[in-house]
Amino acid sequence: QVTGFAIDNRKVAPGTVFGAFQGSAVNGEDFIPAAIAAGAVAVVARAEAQVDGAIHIADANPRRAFAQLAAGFYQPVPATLVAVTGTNGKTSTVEMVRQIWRMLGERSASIGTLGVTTSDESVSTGLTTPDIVTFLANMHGLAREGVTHVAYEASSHGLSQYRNEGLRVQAGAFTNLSRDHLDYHKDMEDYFAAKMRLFGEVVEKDGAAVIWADDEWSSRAVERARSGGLRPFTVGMGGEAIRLLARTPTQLGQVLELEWQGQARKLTLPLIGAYQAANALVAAGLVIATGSDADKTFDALTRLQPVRGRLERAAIARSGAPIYVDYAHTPDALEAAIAALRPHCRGRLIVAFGAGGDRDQGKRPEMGRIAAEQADLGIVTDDNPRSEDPAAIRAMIFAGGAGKLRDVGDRRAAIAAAIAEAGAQDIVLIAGKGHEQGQIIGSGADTRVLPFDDVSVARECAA
Ligand SMILES: CC(=O)N[C@H]1[C@@H](OP(=O)(O)OP(=O)(O)OC[C@H]2O[C@@H](n3ccc(=O)[nH]c3=O)[C@H](O)[C@@H]2O)O[C@H](CO)[C@@H](O)[C@@H]1O[C@H](C)C(=O)N[C@@H](C)C(=O)N[C@H](CCC(=O)O)C(=O)O
Ligand SMILES: Nc1ncnc2c1ncn2[C@@H]1O[C@H](COP(=O)(O)OP(=O)(O)OP(=O)(O)O)[C@@H](O)[C@H]1O
Ligand SMILES: N[C@H](CCC[C@H](N)C(=O)O)C(=O)O
Ligand SMILES: [Mg+2]
Repeated sequence: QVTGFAIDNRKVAPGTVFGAFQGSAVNGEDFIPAAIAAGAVAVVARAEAQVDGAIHIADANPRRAFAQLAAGFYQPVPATLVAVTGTNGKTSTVEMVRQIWRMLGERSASIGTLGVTTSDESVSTGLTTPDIVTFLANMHGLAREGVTHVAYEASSHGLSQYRNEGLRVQAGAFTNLSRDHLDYHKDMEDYFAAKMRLFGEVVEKDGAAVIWADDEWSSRAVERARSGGLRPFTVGMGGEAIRLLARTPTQLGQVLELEWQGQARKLTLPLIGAYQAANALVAAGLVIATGSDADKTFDALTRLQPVRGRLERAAIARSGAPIYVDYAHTPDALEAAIAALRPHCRGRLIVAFGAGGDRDQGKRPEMGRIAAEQADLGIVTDDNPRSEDPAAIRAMIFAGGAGKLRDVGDRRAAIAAAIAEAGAQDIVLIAGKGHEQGQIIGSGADTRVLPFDDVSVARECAA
């Protein structure tokens, strides 16, 4: 009698099926005896693993085998599922898909960096793509609450660790690919291959592949979608399904001119920045590709609410300068966030930013270079140093271009300095942490999370 599934022996109860996987920190096979002692009835593991006292379900790819078994247990799940991958824009896109569905009258939810979000609440899981058991249990829980439509984020870590498998996913989306996570993936090819598992293995055959057409990697994503038996649905200036003809920034948003099924249409998106237009169009593509009415979908775009921590206007400084908080934590994202604000800035664009510890180190000088080249003043500060020396992280950022950069380690002091610098015509951008609620210091058992919220700190400094 199976009572549940677990991939951590500490979560095993009598009747559990235990998945024992070789990880990047430890080998889960070492915990098989403890799992069986705690009542595991079966263990999914490689054939080489030693399993005594429970059924050994041997598979060369135990993560995949476990996911498929577990998916059969956590049924039913919502009928309409879509997944989004890409370096930047996953959270924004799944949140927009959730909002559009809701405006179309569907019971919808999203799962990703912001947690499990329904129209009533948002509950954090701690990861962008939660582990397979949390993922499936949440899908099942949402179905029991009556949710029928879910959009989720498929991170490259999640895809390469089979954290979201075994369900019928009708459409997948690819937003873009740029440098990130090269501490985990060998190189950009390896990173792209992990993302493309979404089209190759996760989305069901004949499903749709919504692809942002204007990225360097887009044509390869289209090829992968075709070879995986999916229907490409491209959006963007080079898009064949939804073509973006023109984009004109307005004070509080932008006017988009589009072509859909041979007809031109014009709509006002109440969000600024080319990147938010891109995410909104990918979101619309997912909704249309899974069967919703196109006219109603385009109409819903005009009523989208801002996504937390993504170009969120946090406060206005006493000088009159607007202060924006954005989750840009990659070079490409920093460039996109600065570009989004530039048309709205008559004076100087001042950016406070940093880079996370225990993460890809190569992105640090790139971020320094972009801030030095594209902003008028960059204040380099700390962003989740984790186990690393924060001064050393900042020094790596400075290696990318010191000219217009200033070093202020303490994040509150950096935000205060950026705001104090800003005159009436200037704009302040606080990048890297977006919605995050804490500064992570230390690692392992010594991890401390000091409460920190860029939006509240900006408001305090502006007051
Ligand atoms: C590098 C990475 O992704 N690690 C995640 C992954 O680890 P892993 O499979 O390599 O596992 P491991 O820690 O080596 O352990 C191996 C196995 O032993 C098990 N175990 C371990 C200890 C024990 O006492 N008992 C036990 O059974 C573990 O549950 C695991 O199944 O699986 C663990 C369990 O689900 C995750 O907690 C862990 O996330 C760590 C904390 C993490 O920081 N992950 C980040 C990098 C991450 O995943 N980020 C992505 C991308 C964000 C983005 O898009 O930018 C995300 O989706 O959030
Ligand atoms: N389509 C896009 N193109 C370029 N940059 C983008 C795009 N969408 C978002 N960004 C930038 O990336 C930041 C993070 O956006 P978002 O949270 O939607 O991405 P994500 O892919 O979910 O990130 P994570 O990998 O942390 O989960 C934004 O704050 C913005 O600076
Ligand atoms: N999902 C990303 C988030 C990074 C956010 C940034 N504030 C940092 O801590 O590096 C990661 O885990 O790499
Ligand atoms: Mg995200």
